[in-house]
Amino acid sequence: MLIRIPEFISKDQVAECRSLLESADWVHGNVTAGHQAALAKNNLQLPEDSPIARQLGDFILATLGQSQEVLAAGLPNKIYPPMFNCYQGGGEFNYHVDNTIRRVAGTAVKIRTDVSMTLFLSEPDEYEGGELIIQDTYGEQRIKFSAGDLVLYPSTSLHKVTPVTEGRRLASFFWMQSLVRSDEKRRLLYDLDKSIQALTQENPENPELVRLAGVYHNLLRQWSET
Ligand SMILES: O=C(O)CCC(=O)C(=O)O
Ligand SMILES: [Fe+2]
Repeated sequence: MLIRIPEFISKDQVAECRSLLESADWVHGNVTAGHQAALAKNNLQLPEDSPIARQLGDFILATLGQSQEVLAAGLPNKIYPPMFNCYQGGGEFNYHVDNTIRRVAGTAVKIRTDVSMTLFLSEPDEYEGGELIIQDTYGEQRIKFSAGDLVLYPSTSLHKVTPVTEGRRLASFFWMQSLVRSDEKRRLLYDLDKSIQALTQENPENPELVRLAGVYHNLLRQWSET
C-alpha cells in the first residue's frame, strides 16, 4: 500500500529544515549502504550522528507521532531516526530493496524495515529527474511530490531514485517497524479503520460501530507483534 500524506509538514517548516540543511556537512551516501546497494548508490547524505540530522530528525519523529494517518496506515512499533539525502549533478540510487534489519547507530536497537518513508524537502520544479520509482503489483509508481509531503510504501518493494540532472533534490528518508509485518494485513486494517471513521461521522450512535471496532481490535490482537 502506497500512501501520500500531503503537507505532512508546512512550507514554513520546510524552509526552516532547508536553512539548517544548507549549513550541514554532507558525506557520500555509501557510508550506510550494504554491499549491493553501494554499487547502485550515488548521492550525498548527512552522517547519522550529525547534530543537524538529529535536531531535524527529532522534529520529524514528533510530527509523525501526531499524525493519525501515519498511525492508521503504518501502525508503528519502532521508527528509525530520520536520515537526510541530497541528489544533484546526475546523482541517483538505482533499483534496490532496503536492508531488512537496521541497527540504530550507537545503540543495540534493531529495527526491521516494514514501511519505507520519504519526506520531500524540495519542490518538484526545483530539479529535473529525481523521481522515486516504486515497483508494486499494479506496476510502476512514479513519485515526485511537493515539498512537505510524505510518502509511505512497503519496504518489500524494489525502488529507485532516477538521476537528478538539474538542480538539487533534498529529502528525509527513514523506516518503521510496524506492529503488523504484512503489508496486506496492514491494508485490511487501514480500510476497516477508514470505514469505521466514516460511519462514526455519519452517526456516532450507530450500535454496529461497537462490533466493528471490536473486529478491528481483535484482528490487531491476532496480527500484531510487539
Ligand atoms: O530519497 C528517496 O526518496 C529514497 C532513498 C532510498 O531509497 C534509500 O536511501 O534507500
Ligand atoms: Fe531505498
